[in-house]
Amino acid sequence: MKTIHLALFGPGKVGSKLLEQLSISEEHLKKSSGINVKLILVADSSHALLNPKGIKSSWNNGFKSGAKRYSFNDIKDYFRENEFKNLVSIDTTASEDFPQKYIALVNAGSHIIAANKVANTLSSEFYKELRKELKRNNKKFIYETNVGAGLPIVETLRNLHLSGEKVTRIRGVFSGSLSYIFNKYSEDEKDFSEVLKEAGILGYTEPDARIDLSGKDVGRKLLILARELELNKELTDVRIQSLIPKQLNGDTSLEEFNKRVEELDLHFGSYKKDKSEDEVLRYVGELNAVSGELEAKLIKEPKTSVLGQIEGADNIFEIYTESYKDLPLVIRGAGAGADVTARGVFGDILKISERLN
Ligand SMILES: NC(=O)C1=CN([C@@H]2O[C@H](COP(=O)(O)OP(=O)(O)OC[C@H]3O[C@@H](n4cnc5c(N)ncnc54)[C@H](O)[C@@H]3O)[C@@H](O)[C@H]2O)C=CC1
Ligand SMILES: N[C@@H](CC=O)C(=O)O
Repeated sequence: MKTIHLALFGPGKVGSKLLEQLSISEEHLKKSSGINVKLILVADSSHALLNPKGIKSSWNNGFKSGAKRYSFNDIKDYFRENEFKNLVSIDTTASEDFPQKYIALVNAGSHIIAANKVANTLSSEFYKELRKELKRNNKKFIYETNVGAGLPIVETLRNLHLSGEKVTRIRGVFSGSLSYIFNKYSEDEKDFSEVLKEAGILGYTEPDARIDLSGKDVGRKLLILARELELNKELTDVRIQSLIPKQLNGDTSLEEFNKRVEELDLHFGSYKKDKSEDEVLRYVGELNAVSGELEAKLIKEPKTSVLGQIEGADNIFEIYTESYKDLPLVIRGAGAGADVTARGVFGDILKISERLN
């Protein structure tokens, strides 16, 4: 039996769903894969529950009664003192700061799995430094859910690229929340703000929905894919159309934005008026690997087109390569939501486990 020690940072929608899935599959994992997953840490931004012997599947009660305030140094000391074999830190936060700690985690003996996209979209210097430290420490970093949630996008693209297949272009709908929002908003008589709230409740938007509406989330995904293709790009290189009107942009706090969210109704009403009955709105990402251009923008699509037909919170990725020249390789399916994303992170745990003793 192989024991994997898991440290979970960010027990929110995705993180807590992952812990639920792991607990349900505990026996199945032991029997079918010979893997014993031991949860040794659950931490949110201020409190951490630690137990080197393993935290029970009813972690929530333990967290409420036993989690203590912590500093990042406490975590590093905990990892070092216990010398956990096969230690994997999972980042299901949406934090901009936590990813800056990955290198320290790696140096403290941990592999990393991230649903959080931030680490892969910081500067190229950080991107390279992290990979250098991973190599030096013989540690893995897996982040399949960074693009397309549970869909196999990152690995597919990496395999194509590493096998020498020239990827020329990727185009599609990369945002589950915007897909859901525009599917609903195009068809229903609901106000935009109401549909946006629904998307939040269903776990499709980022904790800060401005990340989705500003196009930053799609911009990040484009950059992550570009970097998989070894294109030397920064987030500032992505041409991004923001869907947030000027008066709600920039300096508004998240609290203020949420209070004034109805102001979006008029703004999005004009997008809706501007399209015909036979069209739907689609927020698309385009990566041209030949010219190096990366773009995220809102377009009108015929309902009958490939992009027009996607449903719910679906993503669709059309990957054009030398072999898939005229008819692209297409990957489509739910592109957001706690269930599918947690299942994708679960898959990453299995991938890492396969490579460990
Ligand atoms: N919801 C989705 O469909 C998908 C989400 N993701 C990514 O998964 C991540 C989590 O998303 P959700 O679960 O929806 O967010 P959430 O807001 O429900 O959960 C985030 C959790 O992280 C905790 N947290 C914040 N800063 C922290 C820190 N410094 N250290 C430890 N914990 C911290 C928060 O307290 C919260 O419990 C995000 O980065 C998101 O981009 C990726 C693919 C799909
Ligand atoms: N907020 C994101 C979640 C997945 O990355 C999206 O809408 O696609």
